[in-house]
Amino acid sequence: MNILLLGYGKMGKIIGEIAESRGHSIAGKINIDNREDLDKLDPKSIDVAIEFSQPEAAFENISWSIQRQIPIVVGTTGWLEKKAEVEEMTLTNNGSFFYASNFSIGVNIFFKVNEFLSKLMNETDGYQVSVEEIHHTAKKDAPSGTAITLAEGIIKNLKSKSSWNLKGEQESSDQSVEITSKRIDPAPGTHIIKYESPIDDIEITHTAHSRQGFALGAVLVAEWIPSKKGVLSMDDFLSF
Ligand SMILES: NC(=O)c1ccc[n+]([C@@H]2O[C@H](COP(=O)([O-])OP(=O)(O)OC[C@H]3O[C@@H](n4cnc5c(N)ncnc54)[C@H](O)[C@@H]3O)[C@@H](O)[C@H]2O)c1
Ligand SMILES: O=C(O)C1=N[C@H](C(=O)O)CCC1
Repeated sequence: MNILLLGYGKMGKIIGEIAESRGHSIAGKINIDNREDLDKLDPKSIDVAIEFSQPEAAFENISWSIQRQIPIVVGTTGWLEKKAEVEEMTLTNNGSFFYASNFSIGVNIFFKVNEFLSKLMNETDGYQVSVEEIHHTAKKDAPSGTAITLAEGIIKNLKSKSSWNLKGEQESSDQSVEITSKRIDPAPGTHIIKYESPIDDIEITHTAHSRQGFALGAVLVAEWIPSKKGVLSMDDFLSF
C-alpha cells in the first residue's frame, strides 16, 4: 500500500518504519512546515492516510483526506469537539474514517477489563473511583484521549457516575469520575483505574513501555481499512 503520513513527529516516524518493514511505501511525510507538499501529491495514488499530528491540525488534515476519498486512520487526540462534524462529512462523501484514542491492542484489552470491572462495582457501595494518566512532558492535551475513553467506559457501566472532570481544572462532584493528569518524562503512557475504600483498594494499570504498540496498531488498521466505508472504530476492527 501507498501510505500518506499526516504528522511526522514521534509517532509518524515509528509508524513509517513499521509500515516500510511490512512492505508498504510512504506517499508523503507531512509536518507543520511542509504542508504545501500535499498539493503536489496525486490523491489517486494514495491508499490510506495515517494522521498523528496535533489537536489544532487534525480537523483540517482529516477533511483534506475525506474530501479526496482517501481512507483515514486518526490517532491524534484533543480535537474531539469536531468529531461529530467529521462523522457527518464522512457519510456525505461516502468516505472511510477511523479514530481510536489508543491503537495499542493491550490498551484495548484494558478498556474491556475497565468496563467489566465498572459493571461489577455496581454490586457494592463505599468505593470511590478515579482515573490517573501519566505521559511525557511534550504532550499537548490533557487529559489523554485514553483517559477520556476509560472514564466514558466507567460512566457507561457504573450507575453512580454520569460525567468526568479533570482534577485542578474542572469542579468535581459525586457523580463525576475524576481524572488526574501527570506529566513526567519519558512516560509513553500509563493509565491507572482505582476504586478506593476505607477497607481496601482495587487498582488496574496499563503501562506502555514504548510507542511501538500504538504505531503497530495504527498500521494494522491502515492495512484493514481500504475495503471499508463509514465511521469506524476499534470495535469494528477487533473481534473481542
Ligand atoms: N491514538 C494513539 O494510539 C496515540 C498514540 C500516541 C500518540 N497519540 C497522539 O498522536 C498525536 C501525535 O503524537 P506525537 O507524539 O507524534 O507528537 P509530536 O509532537 O512528536 O508530532 C506531531 C507532529 O505533527 C506535526 N504537525 C503539526 N501541525 C501539522 C499539520 N497541520 N499537518 C501535518 N502535521 C502537523 C508537527 O510538525 C509534529 O511533527 C498526539 O495528539 C498524541 O496524543 C495517539
Ligand atoms: O503520547 C501521547 O500523546 C499519547 N497519546 C494518546 C492519548 O492521549 O491517550 C495515547 C497514548 C500516548
